Amino acid sequence: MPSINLSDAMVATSPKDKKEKKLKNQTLMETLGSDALSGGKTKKESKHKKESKKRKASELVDDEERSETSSELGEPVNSKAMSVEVESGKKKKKKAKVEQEERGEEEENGEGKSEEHPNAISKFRISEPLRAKLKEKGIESLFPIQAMTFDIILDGSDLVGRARTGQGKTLAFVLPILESLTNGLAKSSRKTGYGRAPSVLVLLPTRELASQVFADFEVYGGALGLSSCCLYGGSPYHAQELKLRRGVDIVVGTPGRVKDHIERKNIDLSSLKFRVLDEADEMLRMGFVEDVELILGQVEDLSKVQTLLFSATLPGWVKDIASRFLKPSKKTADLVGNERMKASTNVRHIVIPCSSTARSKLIPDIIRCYSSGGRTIIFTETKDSASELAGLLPGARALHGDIQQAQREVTLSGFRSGKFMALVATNVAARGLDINDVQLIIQCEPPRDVEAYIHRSGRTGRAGNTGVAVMLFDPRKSNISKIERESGVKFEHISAPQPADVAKAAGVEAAETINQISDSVIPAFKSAAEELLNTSGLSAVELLAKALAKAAGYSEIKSRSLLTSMENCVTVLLEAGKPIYTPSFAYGVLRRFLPEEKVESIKGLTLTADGRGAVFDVAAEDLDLFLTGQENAANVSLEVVKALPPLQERDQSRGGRFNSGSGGGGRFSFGRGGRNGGFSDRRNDRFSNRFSNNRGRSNGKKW
Ligand SMILES: Nc1ncnc2c1ncn2[C@@H]1O[C@H](COP(=O)(O)OP(=O)(O)OP(=O)(O)O)[C@@H](O)[C@H]1O
Repeated sequence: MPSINLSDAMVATSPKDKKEKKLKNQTLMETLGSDALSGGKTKKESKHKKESKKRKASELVDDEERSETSSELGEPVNSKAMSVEVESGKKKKKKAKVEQEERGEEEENGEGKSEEHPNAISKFRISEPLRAKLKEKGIESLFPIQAMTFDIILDGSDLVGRARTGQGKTLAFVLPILESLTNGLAKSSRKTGYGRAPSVLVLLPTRELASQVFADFEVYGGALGLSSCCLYGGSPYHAQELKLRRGVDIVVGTPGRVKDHIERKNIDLSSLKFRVLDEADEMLRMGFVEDVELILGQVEDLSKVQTLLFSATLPGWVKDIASRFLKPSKKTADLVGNERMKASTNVRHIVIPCSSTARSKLIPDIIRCYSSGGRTIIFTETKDSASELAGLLPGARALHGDIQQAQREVTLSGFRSGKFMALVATNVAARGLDINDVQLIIQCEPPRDVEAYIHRSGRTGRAGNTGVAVMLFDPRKSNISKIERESGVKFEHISAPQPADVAKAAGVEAAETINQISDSVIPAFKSAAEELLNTSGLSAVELLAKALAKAAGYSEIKSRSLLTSMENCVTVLLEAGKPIYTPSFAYGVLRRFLPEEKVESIKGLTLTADGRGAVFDVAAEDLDLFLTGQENAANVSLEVVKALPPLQERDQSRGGRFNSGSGGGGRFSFGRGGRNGGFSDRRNDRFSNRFSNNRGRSNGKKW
């Protein structure tokens, strides 16, 4: 394979370098100019689009009255008025509306016209130290989910909150909780002083997420004089015990470790004022239901505690369980609701056909084409494949549940700080992680459930930024239409970037580099250049092209299959003048004009969706043999495809007369060529024990 200098794309650089890299990537996109790259929205375009789009007002009503609509970051919801409505019923609703109209009239009259954002921080009951801290962090107004829920939480209600990934759900609970503790309802009754029991407990499914949310409480709670601690497994008990003994206001942790502290009598949760279940569905899915119940059951007087539940995905079964934890009077703020699109709308969702064996060579090219010089997270299904892939990608590191906690922390902080630009992770990084400048998500294969797709792809396109999510899939084995249907995403189907196209772009970069080299080097190299020109038999341009190839790290350029993304393979379409219903029929046709060993050597035979043909991969060196061979077979046509035709999906092979084929195996069999690598069977099977006793902490958890 061409040894592309990936380090350029993956190694951290200064902001100036980063800008240059973005420009280079722009050049790359332009140079490639294929359908693979043409559909990308620029940040500006997408932001503009978002801004100009009129969004529906978001739903925020009592559960019984719920009507689900949507809202996004670009269209701030003046939820202050909305939450007042919820709180005080229809009278206040009218009053708020009148007030709003009055404000509108004033603006139309041009009197008192204010540029202030409808959700400006100043419009909420946020105290001065917190305002100052938010300002310091660049936050001037609340995002819709925050604006919608602020008053509800501050005024004492339980709440279920749902908004798409990256829309600020964390501050949606952090801010009102902090205000309630210091200036609101919880102020007078919360414990204070040395050795105090915590007032707030936040539970999250992963250690990384716990420490991220803890960091927010440290920053914003710290500004109000509140102290926090973070409890998660894999780190020593002692420091955590010490903090708890001294007394803290806020505890953030994972269920397993919090439960351990309860059992060790290190923590008293009886007087909690707030309980938060963040990424609630994942926590309950992981088999933590019983732990969560035990932990939440510590509160003595349920009427005095507020329970908040947040996630970007809330399957029906979670809502059922959640109603056990929340008061019947709970409110729901759902920014996704019945909207078709459940995944981030700021993300370009792409699928590329790729066999498991081709991944490690394809991924560097995808990074080159789509990462815009930013960070990339690559998701695998298993811990082993995360480690293996990280070893194959220059400059990448692995993150998964088998890695020691201290190393996990080092890795994540290295990725956050830009020491390396590609992280290969299991689902341990799928939820909640908020890492600056993640431009690209690559999923090595479709995840089992739609929630995983939504959360993984949501690691990019956060806080109003745009991003790209690429999912690789093997057309013979994966069914992506289920994810497409359930997530509401309309995938862009594109072919893998062709090495020749990527090389062209690399050539442009190399030419730029050469331009920057000082003329002072010419005398030293001139005689060798002249000698080469005189003896090589090539023109000056051809020689320079070779020099550029060398500078870009290329010694040869291979072809790449459109069907499996395998290098040195070419995808061809077979037609036989009549429908091809089974792979075995296609093999029979090939046998008419090719020797048996060549028929055996084809890879990935898949029937086309129209039932008229079959596509498969041929080794580049055998292509001529195949193309000339067809001339000896009547009605048979074989041609190299420029774009992959629609293919039959895996599910279609279930049942019916097409289910199996003698000789060629099932419709999506690997053919006689044998298994082409194949995806790991050891995928996470944690759903099966969704409600089991398995806490999934160390054993049974695949990530
Ligand atoms: N009001 C705001 N103004 C500007 N940036 C904000 C605001 N609120 C949150 N952010 C930023 O938006 C990013 C995403 O926030 P957060 O991680 O809370 O999203 P989320 O909805 O919880 O996402 P996920 O579902 O993936 O967990 C963070 O970097 C956060 O600092």
